[in-house]
Amino acid sequence: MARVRILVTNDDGIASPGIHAVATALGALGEVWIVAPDRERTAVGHAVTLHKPLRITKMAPRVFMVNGTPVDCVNLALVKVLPDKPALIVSGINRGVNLGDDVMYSGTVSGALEGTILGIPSVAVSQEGEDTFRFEVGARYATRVASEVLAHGLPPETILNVNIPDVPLRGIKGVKVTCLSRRRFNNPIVEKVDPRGRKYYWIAGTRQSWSRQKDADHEALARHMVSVTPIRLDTTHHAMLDHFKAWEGTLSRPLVSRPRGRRRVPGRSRV
Ligand SMILES: Nc1nc2c(ncn2[C@@H]2O[C@H](COP(=O)(O)O)[C@@H](O)[C@H]2O)c(=O)[nH]1
Repeated sequence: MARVRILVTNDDGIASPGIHAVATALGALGEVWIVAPDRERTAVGHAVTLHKPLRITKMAPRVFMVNGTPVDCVNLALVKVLPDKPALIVSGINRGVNLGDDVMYSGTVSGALEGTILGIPSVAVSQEGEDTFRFEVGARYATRVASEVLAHGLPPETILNVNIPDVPLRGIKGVKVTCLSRRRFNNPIVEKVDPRGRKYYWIAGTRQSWSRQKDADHEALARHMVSVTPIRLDTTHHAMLDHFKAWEGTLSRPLVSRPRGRRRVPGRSRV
């Protein structure tokens, strides 16, 4: 039986040990193809490259790098690199977590979101850590999640956002299905002065999290559990549709008043 084909990408770049750790582990499930950015693309979000040429460089059998973003990589992989559609896309393993509102900035998560936009079941994987990262732990759980996705599929337009706590394998207390928390950064802007006396700024900051509701993702990690959050593409706030429909009348009022007495002549354009 033909082995399933799995595409792996990331946003830390082709040289990141996290992508190779997960690609090696996923080899137990199928034929793994790597198509990754040629450099660090952290916080690139869902950027797509529209105004410069993209180039694909083959590094090894089934290993390619692209001078683009994770979203570029997924698109080029599906159209120009893989011989046919993969059964699964895994984006990661990221150096650092992507919890809560992190997902809005994350190139890792966007690699998976692009996969689901293109109709491929997709998973984002991020590893908690600071200077060192237990990618061997993340790769084990990523493979377990991937195996379940290959067995059961995913609902349309839905990815799984997986975050692994920074503890040894024996310290993991289980896996919890979670919700996105709120995430903000204390002191997000660092101000400096350059040698010519001009101010410059760095966006930096330290993370702060709090829960929107129970089952928050960051709380699972704090309890040394792997967090698995289903995220969907449709970010419409459906519960508020009726609330805002009440605005339609006001918003629909004519912006120009028709002079009284003048009838519109059918077929003649208004000036
Ligand atoms: N330290 C800060 N991190 C930030 C800030 N704004 C966003 N971010 C985080 O970057 C990662 C990017 O994820 P990746 O998957 O692309 O590596 C994400 O977790 C964001 O929250 C900030 O101001 N300071």
